[in-house]
Amino acid sequence: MELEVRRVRQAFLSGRSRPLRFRLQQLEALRRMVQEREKDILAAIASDLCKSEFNVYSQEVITVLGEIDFMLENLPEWVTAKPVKKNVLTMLDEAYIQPQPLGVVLIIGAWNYPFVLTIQPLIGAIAAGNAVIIKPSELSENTAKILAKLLPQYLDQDLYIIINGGVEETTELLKQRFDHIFYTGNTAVGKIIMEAAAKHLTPVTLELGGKSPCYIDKDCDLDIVCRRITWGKYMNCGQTCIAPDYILCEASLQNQIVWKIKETVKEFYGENIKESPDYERIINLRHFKRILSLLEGQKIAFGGETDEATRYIAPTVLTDVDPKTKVMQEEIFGPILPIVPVKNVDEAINFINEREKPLALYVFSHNHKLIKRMIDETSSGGVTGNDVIMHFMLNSFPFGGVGSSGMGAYHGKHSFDTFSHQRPCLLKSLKREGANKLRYPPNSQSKVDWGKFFLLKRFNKEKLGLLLLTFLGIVAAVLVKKYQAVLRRKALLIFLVVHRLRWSSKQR
Ligand SMILES: NC(=O)c1ccc[n+]([C@@H]2O[C@H](COP(=O)([O-])OP(=O)(O)OC[C@H]3O[C@@H](n4cnc5c(N)ncnc54)[C@H](O)[C@@H]3O)[C@@H](O)[C@H]2O)c1
Ligand SMILES: CCCCCCCCCCCCC/C=C/C=O
Repeated sequence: MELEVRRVRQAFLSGRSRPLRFRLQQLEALRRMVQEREKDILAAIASDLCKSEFNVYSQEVITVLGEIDFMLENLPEWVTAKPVKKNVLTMLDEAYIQPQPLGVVLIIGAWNYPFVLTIQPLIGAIAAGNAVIIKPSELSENTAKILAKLLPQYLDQDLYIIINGGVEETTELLKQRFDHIFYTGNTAVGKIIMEAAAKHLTPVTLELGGKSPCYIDKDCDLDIVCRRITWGKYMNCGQTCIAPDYILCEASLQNQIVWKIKETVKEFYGENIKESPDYERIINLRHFKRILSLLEGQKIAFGGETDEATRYIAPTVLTDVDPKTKVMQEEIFGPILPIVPVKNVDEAINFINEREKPLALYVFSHNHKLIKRMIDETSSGGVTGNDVIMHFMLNSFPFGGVGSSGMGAYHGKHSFDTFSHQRPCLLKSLKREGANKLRYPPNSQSKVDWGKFFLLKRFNKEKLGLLLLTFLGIVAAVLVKKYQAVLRRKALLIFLVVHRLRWSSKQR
């Protein structure tokens, strides 16, 4: 491990990854990899998650291709140094911010969308000019294998390497020094990552999870609401970090919601859900058993059928769920949707605020003011009003959590910033030394006052008078100098006129 990280660092220190042209070439090569090897990639992901290739393409590949295109289009502008506003002390200098790569970045991917959640951060890290070590999740092993095979065929083999393995390998990897660690996965492991990073003072981005609430107001179109929630909840068999975890609504809405979600499930997956190419399976037996344990003691409104051999769990809705039960204590990450009745929006807001900050929050209503209020009075990584999931798809948004749902963000320019150091650069001249006297010792009240005047634009009244007088004096001197001849002629004229008048009065 140590040798591999050292090899990548050597490659970074060669400076190869920095030029804009090189970054663009590597991103283009990555795009070529996705396009030319699309079949292999789709097949690998599909087999890991029992997913149709259509769904793999629309849920993962489209996002990756879109992100590469976006980077290629905007990178030339982002890498350019940006001039900044200057103050009196730097008025004559050059001052700009130059984004620079951080160095060697470690990306630890998750299994639930094993392609996009590994490759999208990689795109940002390459765009920002870093060297990268990629550690895909061992749970999505076919995707991990295909990435290990394809990436070296398309990308620079010393700058971007892939290390496969499980907890043991990740633990070993985390002992090494990196310049940034980007981790996607659960909150418990997130803490392990942060602890390991702290040993080297390595900054981290943690893309974690949590229980994302979904509030349904009675003033809404329940048919549409339930269709959108059903899509976002049961996509990937509920194994989506920003899936609506549970519903909050008034008790009177519960039965209608259950009925409408049930109808939509039929519409999406047919009468025999097991046969549907659009309905996935749980990733492994451990997660299967964990999800089943969440059903204990609950009122199942519909669903609940399971098959251990194929790790099938039917789309399930639970009603009148007690917030103290297990299903409301941990992130579900499976196709179970609890409904917790609340009296009104105030109670819903309190409910959300009493818990850890979620990765996403969803609110459905015709009432725009209510949506705004929900946004103003709660906190979450991201919010979508009147839909679910879709804020993930807009790459002008930063995607990330807050509090226990994560720290830092990525996508588009936010990825570029995450993997860059914004370096302030000030270039002065060795001339004009006189102007620096103010800051050199010995210091004095007068220097402090000048400092206050120039930098804080603050001065005492006495000094202001003096300053004004000095200023007027300077202006007068300049004017006198400029109009000396005219003034002299005018003065002579006035003298002659006055003299003449005095003489004439004496004559009289
Ligand atoms: N915020 C996001 O973008 C996002 C995306 C996907 C998943 N998630 C969250 O991830 C969770 C599900 O994923 P998961 O945690 O099962 O993924 P996982 O088990 O695949 O873990 C993620 C990574 O952590 C590594 N890992 C696991 N245990 C480790 C340990 N003890 N020490 C060091 N490394 C270790 C794995 O090797 C893997 O690469 C959910 O909570 C979900 O919400 C978040
Ligand atoms: C053909 C229709 C295109 C619409 C695609 C919408 C797909 C949504 C993809 C969701 C991806 C979620 C990423 C996961 C994050 C955390 O797990």
